[in-house]
Amino acid sequence: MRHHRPTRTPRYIWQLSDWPHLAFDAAALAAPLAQVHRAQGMLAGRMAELGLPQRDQATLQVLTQEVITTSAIEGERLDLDAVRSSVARKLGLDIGALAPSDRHVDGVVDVVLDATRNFDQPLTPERLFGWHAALFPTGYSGRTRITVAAWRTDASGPMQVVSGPVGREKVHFEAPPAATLPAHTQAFFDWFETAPAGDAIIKAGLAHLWLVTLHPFDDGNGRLSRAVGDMALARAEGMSAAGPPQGTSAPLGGSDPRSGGAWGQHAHQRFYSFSAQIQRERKDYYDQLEATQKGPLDVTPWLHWFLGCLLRAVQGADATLAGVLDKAQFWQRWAGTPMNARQTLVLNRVLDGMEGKLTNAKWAAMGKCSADTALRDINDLLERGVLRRLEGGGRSVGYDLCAK
Ligand SMILES: Nc1ncnc2c1ncn2[C@@H]1O[C@H](COP(=O)(O)OP(=O)(O)OP(=O)(O)O)[C@@H](O)[C@H]1O
Repeated sequence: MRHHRPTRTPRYIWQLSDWPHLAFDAAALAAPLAQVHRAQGMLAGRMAELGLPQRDQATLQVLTQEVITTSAIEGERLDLDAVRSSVARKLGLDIGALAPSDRHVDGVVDVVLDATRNFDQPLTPERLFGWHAALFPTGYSGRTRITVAAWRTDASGPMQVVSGPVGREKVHFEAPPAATLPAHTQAFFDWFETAPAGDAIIKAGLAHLWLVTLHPFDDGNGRLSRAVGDMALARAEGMSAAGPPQGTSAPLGGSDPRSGGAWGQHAHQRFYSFSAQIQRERKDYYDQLEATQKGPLDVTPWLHWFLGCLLRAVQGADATLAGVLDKAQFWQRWAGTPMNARQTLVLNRVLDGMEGKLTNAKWAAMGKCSADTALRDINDLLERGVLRRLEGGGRSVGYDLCAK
């Protein structure tokens, strides 16, 4: 999102005299809210049936997707391997060959992990500044030097969200003046930490909207608002998971030394990616924000959209879950088959999902080896029955994995 700083001021939600008293029609939201709670419960139930390693895999998959897509909204492409390695390293998971650490990627991973795993730590300006610094380790956004780890200044005019060619920009939104940010943000943090949660999912929707409306940073406002929304969602789930699972009497902080108890671990795991869903629906997301930020303090339509998007994220997690189950099944089947590190690595990449069919050239690219070596790897796996040759399929020979 580009920013531009001329001066006209139409009327925005934060200029209304009752700001920041956001209101909503709870009765109108009751049905979609119940639907989200039901979908979350079903997903949690399915995940509880998986073993711990598979749950870790699911978390890894989801967080990797989250990091990639939350950055992709900004149009910044992160390297999938680097992200997966960084997430795995921070979760303490062994995923075989780890790609080298990348400071930029690690920063984004830090933010997402801190927001969703340490959700019970208070949200403070310092914490948000830390996240901002992690997003912009060089102090630059593209080629523009920005204020990092501090609220923006209005040195070059008011903060506006604009699109379109230079000289003919369309202004979508103008944020509050920088001088008012200390007071505005203070009100936000007070509310976030102390207001009764009501329904915590609604609170997540309000938090996201409120922070992105303040637009308190030079850049990264979307990502940080989504992180704060995710943190509120994690709090919502943490609270609903505060008791032991039904039918067991396991105490909190039970037997698993890594997790502080399987249920404690469960509360910290994420099995769906809201940011990824927002990325898929981002045209709508921008339109909804724009209409809301130009509208009244009753933000029921925004919350309606937010709940719908969240529901689609939770439902979409089924696909991620299916992937994890396929992977587990595949490795169970071939547990006794010796493979070299490159074969394991490439097969995992294929299981994580790839575009199009597996070919010799793709194998060489993923395994970072020559075409001859790739062919040797593949022929070996064909002989053992791990791979099979696809019928027909044009110029290059394609292969498929055999799970049975
Ligand atoms: N038309 C619009 N009206 C109001 N707000 C918008 C509009 N389009 C985008 N936004 C908000 O502004 C954010 C972009 O602000 P900024 O560039 O500071 O954040 P970012 O994290 O760098 O961007 P991105 O969300 O693109 O990754 C978007 O994420 C969205 O929340």
